Amino acid sequence: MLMRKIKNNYLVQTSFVSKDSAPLTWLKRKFRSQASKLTAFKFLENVGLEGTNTHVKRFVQTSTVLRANNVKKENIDLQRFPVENIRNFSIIAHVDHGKSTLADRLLEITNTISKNVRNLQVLDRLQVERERGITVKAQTASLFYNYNDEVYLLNLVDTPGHVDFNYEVSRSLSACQGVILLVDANQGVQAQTVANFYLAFESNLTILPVMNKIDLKVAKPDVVLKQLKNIFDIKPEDVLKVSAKNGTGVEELLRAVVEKIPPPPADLAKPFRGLMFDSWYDQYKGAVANVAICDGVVRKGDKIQSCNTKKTYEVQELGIMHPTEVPTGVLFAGQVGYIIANMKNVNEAQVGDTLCHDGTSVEPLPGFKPARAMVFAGVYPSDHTEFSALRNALNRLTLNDSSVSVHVDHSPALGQGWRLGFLGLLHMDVFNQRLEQEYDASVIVTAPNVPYKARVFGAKNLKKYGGEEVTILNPCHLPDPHVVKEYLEPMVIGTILFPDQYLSSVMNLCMERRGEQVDQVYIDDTRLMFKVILPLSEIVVDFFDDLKSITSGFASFDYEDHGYQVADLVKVNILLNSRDVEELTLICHRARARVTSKQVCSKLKETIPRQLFKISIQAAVGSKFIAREDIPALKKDVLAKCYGGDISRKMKLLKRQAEGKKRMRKIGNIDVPKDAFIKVLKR
Ligand SMILES: Nc1nc2c(ncn2[C@@H]2O[C@H](COP(=O)(O)OP(=O)(O)OP(=O)(O)O)[C@@H](O)[C@H]2O)c(=O)[nH]1
Repeated sequence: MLMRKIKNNYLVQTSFVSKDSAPLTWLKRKFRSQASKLTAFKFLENVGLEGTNTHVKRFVQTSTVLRANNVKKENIDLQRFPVENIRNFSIIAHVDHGKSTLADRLLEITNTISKNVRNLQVLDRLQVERERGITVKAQTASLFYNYNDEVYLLNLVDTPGHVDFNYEVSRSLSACQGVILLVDANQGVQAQTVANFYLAFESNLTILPVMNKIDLKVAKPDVVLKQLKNIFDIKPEDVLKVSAKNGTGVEELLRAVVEKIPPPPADLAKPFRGLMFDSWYDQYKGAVANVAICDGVVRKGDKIQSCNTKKTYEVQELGIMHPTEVPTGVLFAGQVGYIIANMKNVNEAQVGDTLCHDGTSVEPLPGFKPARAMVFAGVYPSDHTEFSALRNALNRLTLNDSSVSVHVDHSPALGQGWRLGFLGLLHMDVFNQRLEQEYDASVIVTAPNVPYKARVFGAKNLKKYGGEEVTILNPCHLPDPHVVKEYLEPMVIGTILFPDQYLSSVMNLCMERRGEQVDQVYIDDTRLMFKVILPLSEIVVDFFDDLKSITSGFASFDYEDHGYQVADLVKVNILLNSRDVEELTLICHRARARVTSKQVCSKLKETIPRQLFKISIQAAVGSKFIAREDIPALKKDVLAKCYGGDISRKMKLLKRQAEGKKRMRKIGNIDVPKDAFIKVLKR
């Protein structure tokens, strides 16, 4: 009914005809670009369908901001803003402390969007962000704020809170001179608060400490103030108190942004120099670069050059995010905006690159340290014929998420594919979800592994591996022990914040995961901050889940890279009916090999369906078998219960069986479900 209403009305307004059945899929397909989302919104409003269906409601929510924004997009004159009237700042905080909600209020107060109850995290535009309720992508928005009868241009960056998306935060900070450090008035300082504070502190940014959610009945402002004093030496009188939800204190916060954060150190007189700190792919416009203009002026039609690739481009469009793209024709020193210049792929639009005018020579800006991938996994098309479509999708998505590293890979069972490096398991999950949702790609993801290293010896091996130290991205490429001096595993230094009543449980968990405690301090009367060095392989899968469950959800965890450490590693091969399945190979510590192998074999037994023959699942280290499970044979005749009757019924049963098989992947003659590769790692 709903669908018919939408379609009929839409037919009246445009000439599209759609045969799709689900309203959301249909809407999304027709209104992929932001401009056409606006049309969709107007259309839904006209036909009175706003909010009749949850999916449509969510869709309309994202479009609201576009409607509000459309009113006053034209004629923004950026020349009115000298450098002294510009402030570039970011909102940083632990997960769920209210960054995106605060951004909503800032957009409303500055009339960037109209006040509306539907404004819920409007800068979280991706479907995956709306579905999961988390920010995964930093978003910029330019706001105009009237302060003491002068208009200021405020460039705001809303950042993600989860540790897996920290690279987004560190890049965003390069375009800012200050940050709003948000702390939840009930939860207080958490692990990512500490990590984000130091990121800003080490970048010499002005930090505005802000306590959010003061409207909560369970707020503990005094405890939080004490924590801020103890950990960061922030004076209680310097902490602003706001409620992002109902807007209390937000106006004062905006005033503090203007008063306390310095203007960018930009020089209008110098030749144009801009730092590309983000990029994304627009279906119609190609690559869009987010640029902080450090010096000079850049205009539409200018010939610009990348300092890194030396390629030249013509600026086709440029403007500010207000909060979606608004062309302005020119960007001046100190401003932050977007540039479209016919860059086609991730190699051309490299984040961290410096842009300048063609023919000028400027000192390139420092750029960014490349993201260090924490976990690697193989990604393959479910169907071989979709290989090039998946390659295009990967090219576009890595433009949007430059922290993913891509290496071409091949697997005997899954064919041609890629080994992708991610910053954590959530990052991997989100990336694959985005591949499926935004690019209709259907992929098989293999079990993730951390990047181990091996030091090989012997002239022949040095030549074979291109040096003494070999990084192993794919477990089946681990060099044999007889050519290896030592194996190394990646380590992290973790920060855990939790109430002290859970101390012994947390210590036990860390010891179980081969952790070594290095520090322990009280941040207030009852909460502890614990520093522990852990092997990365021990935390990627389920460490945080276990930590949450033993502390009744009160612990928070953050980690950073801590180099490599010598480790006694072994390669475990998994065999299905005596055939080695490379995609399931894993590397683990020798002491853990037996237990891990048993877990993997029994997980596979649960995951692989019974088939017409017996299947043996074995785990082996070298030539020694260390675990085994068997799946008994099954004779599955789907037509067994179908005596006589109509042929169409038989066809339907056979068709359903064939569809079930599509979700399987043949390894030898065994059908393995697509998700088996990931499931084996979950304990
Ligand atoms: N009571 C109350 N709730 C708030 C306030 N600010 C945010 N919230 C709620 O806190 C939850 C998280 O808010 P978000 O704005 O998504 O938090 P975030 O920091 O952007 O989250 P991530 O981007 O995932 O890290 C939401 O349910 C908000 O409604 C506030 O001032 N008071």
